[in-house]
Amino acid sequence: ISEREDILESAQYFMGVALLAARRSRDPSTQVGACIVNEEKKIVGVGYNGMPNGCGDDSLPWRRSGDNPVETKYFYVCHAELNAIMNKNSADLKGCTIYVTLFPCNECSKLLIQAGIKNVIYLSDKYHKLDNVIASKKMLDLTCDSPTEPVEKNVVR
Ligand SMILES: O=c1[nH]c(=O)n([C@H]2C[C@H](O)[C@@H](COP(=O)(O)O)O2)cc1CO
Ligand SMILES: [Zn+2]
Repeated sequence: ISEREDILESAQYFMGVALLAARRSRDPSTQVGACIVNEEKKIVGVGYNGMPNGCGDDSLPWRRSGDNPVETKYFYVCHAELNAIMNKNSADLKGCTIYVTLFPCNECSKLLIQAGIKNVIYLSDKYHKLDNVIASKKMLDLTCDSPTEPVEKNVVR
């Protein structure tokens, strides 16, 4: 019997879990998933963007824009990274790697850094021109073990 040659690589597996989590998001425009992996390559937290617990799926707006910012989603939605950290099933996240389907914003990067996460692997970087993402990269460059890197897009399905 020959050895299987098409086993899923670990990065593809963990990003695959992040992509599956993203599919749970009710955000009509951007669904984000995050998967935190420890140094033993065990999954220790998964999350996706959604409204805070108990707020009810239809009680808060999912709109992106409007005259009144209180009527848009941005004040309310919990980012995927926040949820993945809060869902952690290990004592701490020191030295962990996070796989995220969208490059983390500055607020999430602060959370990741303070939690001890040392590597960020992402899929989309569609907001790279925004100031908050530029600031986010500055912080991650200072704190991560290896440069934040995109996963090979063509291998994730
Ligand atoms: O780091 C992030 N993590 C995350 O979960 N999100 C979520 C918040 C919103 O629900 C959605 C972004 O929405 P929009 O693309 O419509 O602006 O993605 C957004 C960012 C920003 O990069
Ligand atoms: Zn964020």
